[in-house]
Amino acid sequence: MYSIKEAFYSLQGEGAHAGRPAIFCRFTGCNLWTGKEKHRASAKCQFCDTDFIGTDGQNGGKFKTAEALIEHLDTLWPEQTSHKYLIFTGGEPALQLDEALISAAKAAHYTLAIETNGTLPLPDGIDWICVSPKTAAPLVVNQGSELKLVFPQDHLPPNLFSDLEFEHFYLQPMDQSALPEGCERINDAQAQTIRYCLQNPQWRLSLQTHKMLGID
Ligand SMILES: C[S@@+](CC[C@H](N)C(=O)[O-])C[C@H]1O[C@@H](n2cnc3c(N)ncnc32)[C@H](O)[C@@H]1O
Ligand SMILES: Nc1nc2[nH]cc(C(=O)O)c2c(=O)[nH]1
Ligand code: SF4
Ligand SMILES: [Mg+2]
Repeated sequence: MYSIKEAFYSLQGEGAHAGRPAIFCRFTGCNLWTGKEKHRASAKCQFCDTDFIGTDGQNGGKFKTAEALIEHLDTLWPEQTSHKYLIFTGGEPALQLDEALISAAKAAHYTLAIETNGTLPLPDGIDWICVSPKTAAPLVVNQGSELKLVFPQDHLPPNLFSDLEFEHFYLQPMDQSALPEGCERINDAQAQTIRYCLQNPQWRLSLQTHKMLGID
C-alpha cells in the first residue's frame, strides 16, 4: 500500500532541472518530522515548507499496488508521450519507494527522480538523485546527481559535503515565509547564500522558482 498526499503536473522549480515539466508524487509522512506544528520545535528537521500529512491533497489517496499508483499518476501526463519525468518527493519518499514502483514507472516510460533527505537507503534504478541533508541527521546516501543543501542550517556548513560524490552542488536559501509565528528566524538567508556561493564557487544558487511563479 502506498500513501500519497498529493500528485500534480508542474515544472521542477529547483536545482539543475529547474524548468523541466514533471509529475510530482508527494508521499505521505517523513522520518524527520511528524508534520504537526506542535512537534516542529523538537523535530530533527524544523524548517519544512510542506504539508505531507494524510492523503487528502489534490490527486492524493491510497494505492494498493505499484501498477495502480503509476496508472493514476500517468493520467496527469499530457498527450505527448516523450520526455516523461516523474519526481518522487514528500514527506520522505524513501520510506515508501520500492523496486516494484520503480519497475512500474519504467514500464510506463518515465525517467525517475527523487528528492530525499538522504537518511534512508534507496532502491536501485532512480535516474536522478537529489539529496538535501538536514541538521543532526547522518547521511546514508553519500553519492548522487545533486546535493541541494538548504542554507544556512546550524552545524551544517556546506564544506561538510563538498567532497562527496555528487555531480552538482546547490545551496537553496531557507524560505521562512510559511513558518508559524514564534519560530526562530534567520535574517537574510538569500543574501547569505549568494555571498557563500560567490566565495565558494563549487556551490551554485538554487531558487524555488515555482514559488516566484505562483505554480505548484
Ligand atoms: C519538502 S522536501 C521533501 C523531500 C525530502 N524529505 C527532503 O527533505 O529532501 C523537498 C525539498 O524542499 C526543500 N525544503 C524544505 N523546506 C524548505 C524551506 N523552508 N526552504 C527551502 N527549501 C526547503 C528540502 O530541503 C528538499 O530539497
Ligand atoms: N514546482 C515544484 N518544484 C519542486 N521541486 C521540489 C519540490 C518538492 O516539494 O519536493 C517541488 C515542488 O513542490 N514544486
Ligand atoms: S526531511 Fe524533507 S519532508 Fe521531512 S520535514 Fe524535512 S524538508 Fe520536510
Ligand atoms: Mg516543495
